[in-house]
Amino acid sequence: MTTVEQAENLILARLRNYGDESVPFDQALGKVLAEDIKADRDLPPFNRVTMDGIAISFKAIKDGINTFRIKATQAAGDEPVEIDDLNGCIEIMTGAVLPASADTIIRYEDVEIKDGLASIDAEGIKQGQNIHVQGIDKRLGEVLASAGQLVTPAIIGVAASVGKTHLLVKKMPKVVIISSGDELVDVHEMPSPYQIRKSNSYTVKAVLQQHGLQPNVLHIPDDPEVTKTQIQHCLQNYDVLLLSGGISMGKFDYIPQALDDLQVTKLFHKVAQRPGKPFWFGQYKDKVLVFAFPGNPVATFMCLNRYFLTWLNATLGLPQQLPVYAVLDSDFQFGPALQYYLQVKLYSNTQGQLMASPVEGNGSGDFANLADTEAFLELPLERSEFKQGEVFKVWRFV
Ligand SMILES: Nc1nc2c(c(=O)[nH]1)N[C@H]1C(S)=C(S)[C@@H](COP(=O)(O)OP(=O)(O)OC[C@H]3O[C@@H](n4cnc5c(N)ncnc54)[C@H](O)[C@@H]3O)O[C@H]1N2
Ligand code: MOO
Ligand SMILES: [Mg+2]
Repeated sequence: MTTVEQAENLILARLRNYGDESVPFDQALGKVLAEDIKADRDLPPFNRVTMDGIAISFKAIKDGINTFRIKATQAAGDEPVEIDDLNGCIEIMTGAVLPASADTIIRYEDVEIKDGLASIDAEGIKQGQNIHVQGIDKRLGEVLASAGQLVTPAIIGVAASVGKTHLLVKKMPKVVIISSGDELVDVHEMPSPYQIRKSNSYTVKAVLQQHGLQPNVLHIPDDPEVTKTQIQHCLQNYDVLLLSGGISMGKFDYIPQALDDLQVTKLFHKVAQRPGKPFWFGQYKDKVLVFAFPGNPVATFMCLNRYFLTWLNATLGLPQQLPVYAVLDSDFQFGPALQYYLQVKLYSNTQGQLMASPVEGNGSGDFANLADTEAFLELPLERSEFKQGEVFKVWRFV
């Protein structure tokens, strides 16, 4: 049987480049930058006042002046007002431009204002205080975010600040999610006593949306001809097919045969892991990738996170998530010679260690306990006894 490592290598040997596209900057969250974002002015673009108070020339303090005539009030966004002589000051607000004739800001808390005069205690006042100097953060033309970086909320703000209405980002693959099974009805329907509602496609879609993808969703019944026709259509119209269900040993598990009939090359079927042993992966005409996940919801979810997202990040040129390790907080046993992905909750202890607590459950059909699961702990296949205090690699979800 294919090992987890072999499966991962076969998948990662099939990275793709889908090109670039320009998108409105506020819709770029989760995408990958394909251009640098540069400062269109110095940052800050002018000497920016950082405290509400008065602006003076420090020379006045050196000359022993401690009472100033208020000449004007300058708000943020106003043109700067100059001080004509050392006895003058400007009331000035945070965010305003420092007038060229001033070099020191004294905050209101340290000023007494009466009859148009501002008095201060000169002790402790430093020249240049409370000023965010022009260009100290970044210089005009300096790179603020680089091609290859994941667009985060902070980067969206940075793009806005430099007036980039559109960003060049890497194009995402066109993905279709295909669930299968006659026992499944839609969310708004009432299942018969023999049916259940679909849940996999919604979970898969939500995960993909978190990663900036906009997949289409399709459901196919357990009918070999319809299965073939629908998959054939998807192979012509999408870059990636994410199937769930219909790939095991059941009499109505038609997917592997349909994929074979449609000349999709099987790269592996069955991986030495639990959940997700029946996982099927293949490729059509060196172009379309087919991830067929086992239908049990925990298996679909684990394989999606563990394999598809690893492929997606690599394809987009994002650094793979740094491996995260956690300490198992109680003994655990798992006999079969399969790589076990243990559902865990994470917390940190008072020594600052990341701790993993197993989530009780009833196998990979128990999708309700996914709601309590934050990560999968990767327990090595060659072992069956795992002790409290041992450290293992952890796959956490966003
Ligand atoms: N004789 C064997 N039987 C099974 C084996 C095996 O090795 N030998 N493997 C088991 C394992 S492990 C898994 S996982 C499942 C995988 O089955 P399929 O991929 O064929 O999936 P289905 O049979 O279609 O469904 C399995 C299970 O999951 C539910 N399901 C499917 N799709 C959805 C969905 N979109 N939303 C919610 N739930 C879904 C479905 O109702 C079934 O209960 O096979 C085992 N059997
Ligand atoms: O893949 Mo199955 O998930 O072990 O139930
Ligand atoms: Mg089945």
